[in-house]
Amino acid sequence: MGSPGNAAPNSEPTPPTPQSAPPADAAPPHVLPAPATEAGREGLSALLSHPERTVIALDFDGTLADIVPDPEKARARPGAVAALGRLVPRLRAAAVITGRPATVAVRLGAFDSAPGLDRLTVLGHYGAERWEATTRTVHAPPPHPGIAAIQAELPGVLDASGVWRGTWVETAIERKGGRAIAIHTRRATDPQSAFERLRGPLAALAERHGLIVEPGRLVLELRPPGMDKGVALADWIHETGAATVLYAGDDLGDLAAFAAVEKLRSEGLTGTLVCSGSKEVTELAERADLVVDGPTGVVGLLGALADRLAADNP
Ligand SMILES: O=P(O)(O)OC[C@H]1O[C@H](O[C@H]2O[C@H](CO)[C@@H](O)[C@H](O)[C@H]2O)[C@H](O)[C@@H](O)[C@@H]1O
Repeated sequence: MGSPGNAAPNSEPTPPTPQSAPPADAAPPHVLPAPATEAGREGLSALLSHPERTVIALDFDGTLADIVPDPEKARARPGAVAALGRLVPRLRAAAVITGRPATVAVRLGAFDSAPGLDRLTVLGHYGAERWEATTRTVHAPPPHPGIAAIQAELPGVLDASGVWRGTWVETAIERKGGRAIAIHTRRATDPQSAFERLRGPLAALAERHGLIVEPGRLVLELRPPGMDKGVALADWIHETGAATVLYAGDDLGDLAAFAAVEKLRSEGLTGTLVCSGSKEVTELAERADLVVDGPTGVVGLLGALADRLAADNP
């Protein structure tokens, strides 16, 4: 390389090399956000230095998918699956852990047709169901007998509550493949008040039939006991033999997974807890190492991790 000292005499100044400007429609580069806690920084640093020992696990609704009024219309946020497809091949494994039936999450996320997701596991119904990308098959326990009884009694309970009446009641009920039943109040006239008014009657109904109520974002879900995202996540992490985990969630059902990571950290695992932030739920933000701006922020984080790992190991 030349220097001013050995430039040819009387030569014209070299014009600056033209910098190629990014195309006007290019996506801005992802910026890797910094966790607010020491544990989170350790977790992220371990992920970046040893991705082959790291697993990531993500919730679906509110984390990979925007919240929408009709649960059937939820889809993985644009860019989410592509970012996962770039990131997951560099990691030990990845999982989506969701309250949805596993096959529904696979369909809404289009996880089965996405390149790079060969090592994805989807744990549905809070971990009771399992779908593997390698086999594309689902393992599920038999339906709890209480679900059929609840299906029969539910219209009467909703009608008696005065919250939902007549044919509109059907827009509130999500039947979840006959293995759980979710009652949504997002489309009620006053969603929060409907949620509060239904809480007691639905808890009593669930208890009569040996089920539990899982509260979520304007949803009360009646489901079998004995499994939660914490149990599902801890079992899956042990199975993978991972030393580091990143977990991201947005709702109350994700608190069990947060607790599992906190316990595993006390036993020597490194981990980062990410909250997909919203105004509807604040409990996770208080315990997270990193709060991002909903599913948009989650996509940014996944993209930034993929970019960084690609830059470090082209
Ligand atoms: O564990 P997740 O993947 O977060 O699933 C939990 C529940 O999420 C779904 O409901 C939520 O998303 C809907 C679509 O955006 C929204 O309409 C609803 O208000 C939210 O609560 C899903 O429909 C439930 O079955 C899941 O249990």
